Amino acid sequence: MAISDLDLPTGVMAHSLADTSRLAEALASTVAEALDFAVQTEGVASLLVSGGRSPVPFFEALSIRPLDWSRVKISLVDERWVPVDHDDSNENLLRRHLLRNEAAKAEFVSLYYPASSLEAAAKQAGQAVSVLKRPIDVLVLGMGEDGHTASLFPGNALLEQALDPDCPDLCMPMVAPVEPRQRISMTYPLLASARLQCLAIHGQGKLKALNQALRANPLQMPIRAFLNYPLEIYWCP
Ligand SMILES: O=C(O)[C@H](O)[C@@H](O)[C@H](O)[C@H](O)COP(=O)(O)O
Repeated sequence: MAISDLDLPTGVMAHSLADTSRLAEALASTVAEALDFAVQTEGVASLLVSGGRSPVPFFEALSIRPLDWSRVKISLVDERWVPVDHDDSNENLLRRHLLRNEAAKAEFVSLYYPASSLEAAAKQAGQAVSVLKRPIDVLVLGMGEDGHTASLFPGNALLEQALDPDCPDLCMPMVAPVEPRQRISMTYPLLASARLQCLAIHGQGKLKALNQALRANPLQMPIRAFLNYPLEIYWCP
């Protein structure tokens, strides 16, 4: 299957790249250009990125792009509720691969707070991310083969609330089907406010999942909620 076989909604753009490093470079160029434009025209910019494992080459490519990073605030679409020095921490991943080189000058807004409960930590994260310039300038989503994006997992008790376009919370507590299970996710209205929305996915498995998601509803496959204009999909085998 190729990405051109998908029946994408009008206005959704698809970029098919030959391999992981070309995808990383192409996505880094698009993201850096959009951040630079926001900085030039509005003085500040906001960037939301995904964790997981696949974004590492993209983070490294983006970290060396020259722009006025001191005017950019970066946060995560979701976080695993583990201390920042934990191997599964998305913040840890970002500190090692994105918040360095040129991008070391950016301000990072953490989603991790060691509160008494996941709910209390999500509240603190919601307050913290309210400093981000809105609408968000650039969003980079990932996707799991079950159709989750950020930590919006199918079957979660709070999923319907988190996907509600009128959800008043910027962040919500979520439970993942895999360890670490306790997560904090940004909610749909904050994510979907982004002017530039990108989805970066690798491999046939994710392409098949994306194809399924086009026929599913967002509660079954939450990525469905984002498969609309202005999404740009970056895929490589
Ligand atoms: O914290 C996380 O796990 C993520 O932010 C998550 O939504 C991720 O984007 C997908 O699970 C895909 O992960 P990969 O791109 O590494 O497969």
